[in-house]
Amino acid sequence: MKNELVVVLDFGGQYSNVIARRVRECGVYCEVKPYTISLEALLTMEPKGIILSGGANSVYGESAPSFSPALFEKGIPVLGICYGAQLMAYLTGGRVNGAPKSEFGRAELRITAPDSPLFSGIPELFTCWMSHNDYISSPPPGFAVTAVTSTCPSAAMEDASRKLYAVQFHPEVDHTEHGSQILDNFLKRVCLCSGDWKMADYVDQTVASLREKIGSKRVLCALSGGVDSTVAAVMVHRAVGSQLTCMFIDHGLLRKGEGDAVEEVCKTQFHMNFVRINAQEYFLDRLRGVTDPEKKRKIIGDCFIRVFESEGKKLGRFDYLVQGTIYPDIIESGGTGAAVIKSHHNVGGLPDVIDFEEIIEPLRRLFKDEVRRAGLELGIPSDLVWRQPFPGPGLAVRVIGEITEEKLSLLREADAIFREEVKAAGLERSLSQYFAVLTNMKSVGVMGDGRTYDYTIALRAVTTSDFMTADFARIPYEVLAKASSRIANEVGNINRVVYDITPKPPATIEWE
Ligand SMILES: Nc1ncnc2c1ncn2[C@@H]1O[C@H](COP(=O)(O)OP(=O)(O)OP(=O)(O)O)[C@@H](O)[C@H]1O
Ligand SMILES: O=c1[nH]c(=O)c2[nH+]cn([C@@H]3O[C@H](COP(=O)(O)O)[C@@H](O)[C@H]3O)c2[nH]1
Ligand SMILES: NC(=O)CC[C@H](N)C(=O)O
Ligand SMILES: [Mg+2]
Repeated sequence: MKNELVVVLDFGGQYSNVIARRVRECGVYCEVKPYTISLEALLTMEPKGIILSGGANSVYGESAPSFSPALFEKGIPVLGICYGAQLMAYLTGGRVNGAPKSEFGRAELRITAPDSPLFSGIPELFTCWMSHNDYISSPPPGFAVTAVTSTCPSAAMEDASRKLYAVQFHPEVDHTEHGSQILDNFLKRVCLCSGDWKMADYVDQTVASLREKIGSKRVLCALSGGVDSTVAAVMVHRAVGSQLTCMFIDHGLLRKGEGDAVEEVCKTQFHMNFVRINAQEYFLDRLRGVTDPEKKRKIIGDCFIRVFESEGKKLGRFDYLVQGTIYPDIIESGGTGAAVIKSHHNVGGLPDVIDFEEIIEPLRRLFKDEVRRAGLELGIPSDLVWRQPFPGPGLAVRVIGEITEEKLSLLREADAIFREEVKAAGLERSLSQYFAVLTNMKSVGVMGDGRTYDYTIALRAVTTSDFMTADFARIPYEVLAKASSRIANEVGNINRVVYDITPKPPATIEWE
């Protein structure tokens, strides 16, 4: 049976996939399509509703992304968000121009039409999140304004007879109160969706399409033992069984004991072809003397691929390479047209020429928490699914500056102590990610009545659901005190331990 479908038309916004994910959270299957899709192709998908995303352009600008105005005459419910709202207004005869005052961040929204289905069950006044320079200065014929802010006279508008709805604010972001409810109202009260989709369907559909795509060819999966690649591997394994070989690379940048632990888990918990490659020398040689974080990331991305290619060849021909890439990896690497924050080794760090027919990434549209739910659906044990993430470039992005064996070994010990103390305090599940960083800074200390001049370790622990934004964790002082004292006493060459109290943004989770 075909699931109800809602399509997000992407006009280049930062949040297009966040919208899709919120829709899926409401139990309605959702896909993102570029605005360049034709109206005919869109209609053949038989969507129950269409959401127009935000975007950086101005609708009246030259070569601004647009869509066929016939969309609004089909009787299919449409919700425009930000740029999407402005585009709807512009294409249906309203007026859009630069606003006298831009709105960025929180704004107080007042609903002026409490009987609008979009605002059903929502208080009249609430905080929404805005990000716009333009506004709808005059709504199109047939539209009524349904909400305002102090500077935005049409913060929401609708033409119920044509099932057209528009909001200037972003209901999809966490900072908009009742945002999920507004989207749910659109889906259930306007599109009349019943909410017939669940993660199990995604897993089944993805497995079926992987089976069709791969056919009788052979696939190599880049398996780190982390959550994403484990879920991707188990999915592909369910699709094509022994045509899959998983390859785990020990690049010398793993945490203490990690190489053997991953090998042990993969061999005992899963019945997949598994190989471990020891490539420590190759990675560390190529990283010698390199200090720039982006250079390190690119080198690591290249090393990974070269090892997959050369080691893959030794096992016969592999047509496809599977990676556990997830959506935030793509966003941060600049792959959606947004700014490059850091080149994730598996996306922005990939070399141009690759000796595989294609890279398959079954999770590339999902966020971390969705991947975890998919993992549970696939029957992966929950302690594996809930492990903290570990970046592919590993300790290379946690040793600031040049990487040396000595620095790696200091960091490994300090990190192991911090993890032990977090575990002993029973905090593992309440922290999303926690680790130590070896800063490139030395400072003066006093130990045993003598002067020291040694490294500073930074401890980092964050809470987040999607790893796109994060807050520093309020770890009890006693836990920090214990970790600090053990690190200074047990590791050697470390005389100072600091705790990183920066959220993301402005920082990122990793230091490089
Ligand atoms: N040591 C490794 N050996 C083989 N492949 C790796 C290794 N490290 C990373 N990869 C590949 O790079 C991808 C991205 O790494 P990333 O750390 O984001 O995901 P993960 O390790 O699967 O999950 P997690 O985010 O939980 O650590 C992985 O899904 C995997 O395909
Ligand atoms: O596989 C990966 N390859 C990378 O190059 C990479 N860089 C960051 N990360 C992980 O992504 C999440 C967000 O990290 P940042 O806030 O540091 O950008 C955090 O969970 C990071 O650990 C990576 N994972
Ligand atoms: N976030 C957006 O969609 C912005 C839309 C438009 N460029 C504006 O500034 O108003
Ligand atoms: Mg990882």
